[in-house]
Amino acid sequence: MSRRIALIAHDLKKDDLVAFVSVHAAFFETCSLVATGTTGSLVKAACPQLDVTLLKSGPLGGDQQIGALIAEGAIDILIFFVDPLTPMPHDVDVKALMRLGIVYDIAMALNRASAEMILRSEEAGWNGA
Ligand SMILES: O=C(CO)COP(=O)(O)O
Repeated sequence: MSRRIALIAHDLKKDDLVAFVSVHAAFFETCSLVATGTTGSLVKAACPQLDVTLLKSGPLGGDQQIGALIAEGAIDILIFFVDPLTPMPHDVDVKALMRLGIVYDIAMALNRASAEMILRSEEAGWNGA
């Protein structure tokens, strides 16, 4: 089964996430992708070949939608490029999303270095077994 991956980036990290997805576009083409609204739109613009399901923007509930998908067992990997230096009006949603990623023990990368390591494992064919 193809990997179900959620993509999110805070505003100052969006360029970095788009660059990351572009580099690994061939792998992401094999995945089922969901993203918060703005992040997903930017990913689609940069990589039109990717089929990305767009949810609401993070501050309008997108983080919570992804949290709900995690709770339902519908996400295998969360790639969330977090900006730790900017206050967010929806900080509680961000924390709740990370908490569910831990509760349900999914692979979760909160920065590019960790995301690269997860992708390296995935691209090498490791399936988490
Ligand atoms: O705010 C976000 C994550 O907390 C991301 O939402 P957008 O992708 O809509 O900017």
